[in-house]
Amino acid sequence: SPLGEAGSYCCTQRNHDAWTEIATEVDVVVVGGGVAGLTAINTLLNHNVTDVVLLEAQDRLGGRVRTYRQDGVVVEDGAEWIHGDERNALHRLASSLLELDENPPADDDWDWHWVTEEGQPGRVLDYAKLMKLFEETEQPGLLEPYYDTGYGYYYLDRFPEVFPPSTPHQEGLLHYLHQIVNSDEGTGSWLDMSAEDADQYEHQGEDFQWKNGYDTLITYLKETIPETVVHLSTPVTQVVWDCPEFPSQALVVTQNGKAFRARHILVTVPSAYLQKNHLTMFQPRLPSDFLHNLEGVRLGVANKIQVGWAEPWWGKGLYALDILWSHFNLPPHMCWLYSVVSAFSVHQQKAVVELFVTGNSSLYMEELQEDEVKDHVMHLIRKASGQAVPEPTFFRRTRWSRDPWTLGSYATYITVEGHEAGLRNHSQLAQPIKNSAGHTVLLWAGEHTHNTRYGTVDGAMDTGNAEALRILGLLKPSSP
Ligand SMILES: Cc1cc2nc3c(=O)[nH]c(=O)nc-3n(C[C@H](O)[C@H](O)[C@H](O)COP(=O)(O)OP(=O)(O)OC[C@H]3O[C@@H](n4cnc5c(N)ncnc54)[C@H](O)[C@@H]3O)c2cc1C
Repeated sequence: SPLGEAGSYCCTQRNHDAWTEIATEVDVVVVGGGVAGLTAINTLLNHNVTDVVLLEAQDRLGGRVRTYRQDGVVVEDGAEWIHGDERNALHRLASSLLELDENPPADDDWDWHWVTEEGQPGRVLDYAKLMKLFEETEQPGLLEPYYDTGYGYYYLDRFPEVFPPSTPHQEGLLHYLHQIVNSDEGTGSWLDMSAEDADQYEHQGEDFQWKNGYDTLITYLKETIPETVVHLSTPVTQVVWDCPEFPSQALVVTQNGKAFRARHILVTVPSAYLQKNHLTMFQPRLPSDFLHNLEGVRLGVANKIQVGWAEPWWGKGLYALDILWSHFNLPPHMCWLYSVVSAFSVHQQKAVVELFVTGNSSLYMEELQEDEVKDHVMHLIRKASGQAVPEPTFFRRTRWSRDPWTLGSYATYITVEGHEAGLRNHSQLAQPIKNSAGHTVLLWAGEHTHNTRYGTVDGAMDTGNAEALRILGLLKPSSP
């Protein structure tokens, strides 16, 4: 029985008693200082639950919100857009802080090119039809017949209806569509993601941006948290969540030798981190239902490459290059570039462009030396733009799958296999876990636990708030 296992763990591990003795007692431990964890702590503090700690593995807060600044260049390693208009709570927050860029660029602001990798112009009408097709799945009901399969099958069926075989560059157009779906979802293949999951995502309008970088949000969220609550560079290594010796608490041990006994532990670490580390992190082993659900999701790997110059070589305005691959004849070591289908100006940076790389290509790119990545990207930009583009003065690429505290980027999606095995929505991963004494010790929040806004900052914040409210309910003394 779980009690027996937990009991024997507690009694036989000699160092366990030592940890228990030194452990600081608190009401709540929040594991992970991304936006979910920060929001949870703020909700608890706002409701006067002050006996709380936030344990963050890294020496900074923010997790997948990470703004990089160098010599006047500001780029986002992680989250970049607020995905939604006034309907979106984060949009409203940024607006109320006077930190929202209220006027996203209009179509006319872009110096836009739709070209093959050789620099030949594509047909603008085809591009328009592609975008319409891409957005079609937002309409209710269209994906329903595909619920038991991969999201991409919808597009594979519809594509030949819109682009018959006689269409020039038919293969390249399909490839473009696949890649923009991949960069939207973080998938490596659009067949990997459950169509039902894709359909559950709630669109909330156009994208907006922060005026002065996404980390404005982190500064705002941490402003109200006392310094004593936050423990940076404090990875949690063990959570003993079912121990008969202290039935209404769990023990949390950190790599740097701290220990806490708390009534509730809210775990907000990324899904891929949980998948990799749950066996060593949780004692006893997490319930099999939970693990079954955890197996049904995957965290996508998308990376960014940012290239900058002292002055924009394209002239004035914002630059955008959309690439219609036509020949697929790159040498093998450069094949990862096929997943790149656009380069576009970075928000408020007059001479920096950004490219997205997804899936296996993204993993391959992470393994390359930075100079190789730069050479490959410059080869592509020069050929496709048809210009003698100078060597860049700024170059950066992310490597999210190698980040030990994240092991991926966005979004956590339900796989086709996960759907087949019964996982229908992300909130199944937010089900709190009770110990043998019936006490709710373990709770879950983070991007991966949101049903309709998984993979977003606002979704992650929402889950942090919701779980903090759940904890408040649990902490309330029951009426006599
Ligand atoms: C490249 C990229 C682009 C994105 N673009 C957008 C976008 O444009 N718009 C948008 O809305 N969203 C975007 N996202 C997604 C968004 O960033 C995430 O959904 C959101 O930030 C997740 O927040 P979280 O708190 O759930 O997780 P995280 O931010 O990952 O926070 C989890 C925290 O847990 C910590 N941790 C891990 N293990 C331990 C441990 N053992 N002990 C203690 N702490 C630990 C981590 O260090 C981390 O700080 C993007 C993400 C990436 C990577």
